[in-house]
Amino acid sequence: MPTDPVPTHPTPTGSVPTDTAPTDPAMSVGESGEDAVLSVILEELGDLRSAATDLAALTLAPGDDAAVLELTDDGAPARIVLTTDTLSQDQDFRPSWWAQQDQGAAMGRAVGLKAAAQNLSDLNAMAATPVALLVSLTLPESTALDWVRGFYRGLAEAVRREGAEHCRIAGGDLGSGPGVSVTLTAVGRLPAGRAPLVRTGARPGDQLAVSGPLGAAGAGLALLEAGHPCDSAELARLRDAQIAPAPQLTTGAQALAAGATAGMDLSDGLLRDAGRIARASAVRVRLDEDALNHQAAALLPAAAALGLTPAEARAQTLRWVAAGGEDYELLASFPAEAALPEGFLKVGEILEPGSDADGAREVVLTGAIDDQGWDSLRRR
Ligand SMILES: Nc1ncnc2c1ncn2[C@@H]1O[C@H](COP(=O)(O)OP(=O)(O)OP(=O)(O)O)[C@@H](O)[C@H]1O
Ligand SMILES: Cc1ncc(C[n+]2csc(CCOP(=O)(O)O)c2C)c(N)n1
Ligand SMILES: [Mg+2]
Repeated sequence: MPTDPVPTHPTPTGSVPTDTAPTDPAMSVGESGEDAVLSVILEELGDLRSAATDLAALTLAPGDDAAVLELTDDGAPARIVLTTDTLSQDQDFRPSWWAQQDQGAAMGRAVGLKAAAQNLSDLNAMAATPVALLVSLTLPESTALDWVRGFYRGLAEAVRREGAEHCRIAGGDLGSGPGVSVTLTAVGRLPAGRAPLVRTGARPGDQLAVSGPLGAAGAGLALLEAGHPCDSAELARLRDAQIAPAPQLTTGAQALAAGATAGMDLSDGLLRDAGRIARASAVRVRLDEDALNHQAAALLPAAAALGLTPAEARAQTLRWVAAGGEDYELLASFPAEAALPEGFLKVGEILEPGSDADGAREVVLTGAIDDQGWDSLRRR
């Protein structure tokens, strides 16, 4: 008999984007963007993403940071949490960000840390505990063995961090290709009795908060792309947030314990990802511009290093905070009266759908910002 007293989470379709798939068959993925491509995929999957079999049931289907798979058993059913993420050369990192002599072990370590961060962060966003990683490596034949050594040292470093100590490397696959591409699959587990943290539960009146300051990875990306040497501790911190992120991996469980109603990790930028919580929860989000500007001020040294004028710097630092992406902080909603977990920063509130002059906009931010966040597929 199942011993889990907590209902295992929303209906399988609960967090699937509501956009309808584009109907023009000639449209490319670059023209339609990530959300539309995902709609096509989910429509095509039909009940393959939800229907239970005798052996297993997806109690949380594609649409959230990870899926929850319940394995049917004579005893208590076990729930595992599954997610996968790819890093590709020139899309997610560039060899030229490292000096020639660092393109072996040092670059390998950073890519390992980032690949682990992406995936472990998605498990954290479900409040799941990482237990295993599978590692698929596509490598150009010229890749130095030292790169591979460095990569596995990066992975090892990541799984020794607080929150990931139970994670083992379960295997993988090797292949050859024109550029480095790394795909990790991460498996987590949910403790008996713990419901996952999902995107669907935000309610009007909730506070919206992040687990730490945003924008460092975006600022780091701008410094790297400008070829800046990052020759101060502050600039090196921003660069490292981009090339070798080290997300906190206990914030999902902390958020749940504090009463979080919804949560996800921030990979594509606050504006875009807040829109995903809004859509999944059928609410809207108001972001607090003062709170975001306060976070943006911490990034002014990067703007100065890039030679921006004070006005440009104000706009650019806000763009890094609101739309930079790759921060891997947790974005979560909490009841208005809840005390936020230590280190969390309030960034806004949840609104009724369509309840004010801003009409149907999912994410409301006073003061325009000309960047909506990251889309991996849309042509730039
Ligand atoms: N090729 C695919 N086939 C089926 N489902 C997919 C596919 N790509 C993404 N999904 C599902 O769509 C949802 C959103 O995917 P996405 O990669 O944007 O995850 P995310 O958590 O929003 O982003 P990140 O992994 O960067 O944190 C996830 O539930 C994912 O499993
Ligand atoms: C060379 C280079 N160009 C751009 C970026 C920025 N970038 C890449 S993926 C991503 C969002 C998360 O992606 P996903 O949803 O796939 O996890 C962002 C902001 C980078 N890191 N390197
Ligand atoms: Mg995610």
